[in-house]
Amino acid sequence: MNELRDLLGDLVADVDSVFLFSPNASFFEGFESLDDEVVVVGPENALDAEPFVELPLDFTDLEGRLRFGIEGALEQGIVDEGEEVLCVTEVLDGTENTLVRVQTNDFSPSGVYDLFVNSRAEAGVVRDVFEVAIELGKKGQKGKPVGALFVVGDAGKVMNKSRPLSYNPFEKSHVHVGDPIVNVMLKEFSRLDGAFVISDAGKIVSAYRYLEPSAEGVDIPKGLGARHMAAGAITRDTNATAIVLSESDGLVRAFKGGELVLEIDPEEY
Ligand SMILES: Nc1ncnc2c1ncn2[C@@H]1O[C@H](COP(=O)(O)OP(=O)(O)OP(=O)(O)O)[C@@H](O)[C@H]1O
Ligand SMILES: [Mn+2]
Repeated sequence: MNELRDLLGDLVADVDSVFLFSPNASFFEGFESLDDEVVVVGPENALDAEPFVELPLDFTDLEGRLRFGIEGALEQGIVDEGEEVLCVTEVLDGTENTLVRVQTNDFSPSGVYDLFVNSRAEAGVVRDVFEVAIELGKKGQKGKPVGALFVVGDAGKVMNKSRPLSYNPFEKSHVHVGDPIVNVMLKEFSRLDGAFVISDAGKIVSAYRYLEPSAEGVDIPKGLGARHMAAGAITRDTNATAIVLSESDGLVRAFKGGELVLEIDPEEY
């Protein structure tokens, strides 16, 4: 096996930092005496590690996970562009079974970190809306695929750039996304047309909104229809973030600043 060490040793040699994705305590301990910088990345900082990059979702998709961790570390100034990073993580429900060596500028920033951390809406609210969209994408509504559009944050402005398609079932109610009963309501109402408007703090402001933003300068991938165009455009016209479940391809996409910043397959979560 020493041959393997010779052959693969270069993979781990001379890196600037080591990223441990959700390490367990004993594994993490082994790294504490290391000279290279050790960065812990995970949904929560159970080990009180420093530096730490928080994942807003438990990304099962490897590339999404790595990308988020690295973008987060770049944003926080933990690593610099051009540095060599060794990522230690798991795939296929293993534990610490995967090593990925990357250069931080191998990634053109996707905006995924920015989406959660620098959205006007609270990061937890963005995450909760994502979770509703992912669940809806997995199960559909009564077994049938459904689409849905959630516009999160900057709700006053979003309301000004939209109009009601029907009466608003959330009028005068003070309910928040993340509450299990509210999540059931959101899924029920997703059968109906239009968008949900959600405030920075997660209050459901309205259902059934027809968005009328200016679509000028919005550059979304070809092949996406009116729902996605409206989602992209409203985020260019306001400081909202839009999360869309596509009825036709089943993917969940996020838009911010008029651009597509994240695309995930609910089946992978
Ligand atoms: N401007 C808009 N504001 C709010 N909802 C919209 C808007 N445009 C379209 N929708 C909603 O999106 C639904 C689907 O429209 P369309 O098929 O053109 O979008 P799409 O981007 O192809 O989405 P999907 O992938 O889900 O089919 C419409 O029935 C409507 O409920
Ligand atoms: Mn369509």
